[in-house]
Amino acid sequence: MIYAGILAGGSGSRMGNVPLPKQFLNLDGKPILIHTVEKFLLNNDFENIIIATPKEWLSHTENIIGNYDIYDERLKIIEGGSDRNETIMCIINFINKEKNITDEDVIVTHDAVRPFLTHRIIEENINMVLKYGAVDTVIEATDTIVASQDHDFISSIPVRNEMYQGQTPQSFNIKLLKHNYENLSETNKRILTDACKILAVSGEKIKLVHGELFNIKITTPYDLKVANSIIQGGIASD
Ligand SMILES: Nc1ccn([C@@H]2O[C@H](COP(=O)(O)OP(=O)(O)OP(=O)(O)O)[C@@H](O)[C@H]2O)c(=O)n1
Ligand SMILES: O=P(O)(O)OC[C@@H](O)[C@@H](O)[C@@H](O)CO
Repeated sequence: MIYAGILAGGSGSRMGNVPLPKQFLNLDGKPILIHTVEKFLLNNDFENIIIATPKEWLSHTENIIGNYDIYDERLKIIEGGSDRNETIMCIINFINKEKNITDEDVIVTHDAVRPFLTHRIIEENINMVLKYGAVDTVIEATDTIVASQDHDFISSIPVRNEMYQGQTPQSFNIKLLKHNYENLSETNKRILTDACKILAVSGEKIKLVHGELFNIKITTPYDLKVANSIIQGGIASD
């Protein structure tokens, strides 16, 4: 089976002083989360589309799904975890309880706050995860990436054409991801901000899928302005 996991369990602290976590903020007439969910609903390959939100926002999430008339019986709303990877594990545990995960089952995980993903990106994630077991969506780095371990002086400048910026979706064979996550040290569990890194640290192969420049993550108030401009300028595509 192919599942989708929409990660909406964060509090959006970098968005500053706003009345709602950023995934519920308005973007061109509807909450950011609704834009994202609509993209997933267009794909018929998903058995379930599971949205994980903070506990105190569960009923709000149910309400907006009702208000924007996008109810679909494949949609499930559950409580997320204390960090992003824990939220992914909450979704996986939910699937396991409902259906029992098999060796073939895969999940396409996506940030709720990346509303501009495309049908092509979802399809390529599905095709590639079924073939390779792990997928990251990336775009080529256009700026030179400068690494500094002490945050004061340059420690290295990697070759730019080997550098990419990670987006989502990130897609996984569910058992492979769960096994690797459970084997991480507690320190690694705390510091890994990225789900692909759960597999990268143990040397698993992760296939790259091309993202889009406009598949931005809405993190700060600036990003919300950019997101509005992307819509008004007709920059994104489906
Ligand atoms: N415990 C968490 C933390 C984050 N996320 C989700 O992961 C995505 C990307 O994370 P980020 O942009 O860092 O979101 P927040 O954690 O909400 O933002 P901040 O770090 O500014 O508080 C978001 O859709 C967010 O809701 C999640 O599902 N569960
Ligand atoms: O919480 P942060 O913004 O540090 O990172 C989360 C990201 O790793 C993750 O959300 C993906 O979007 C990949 O970029």
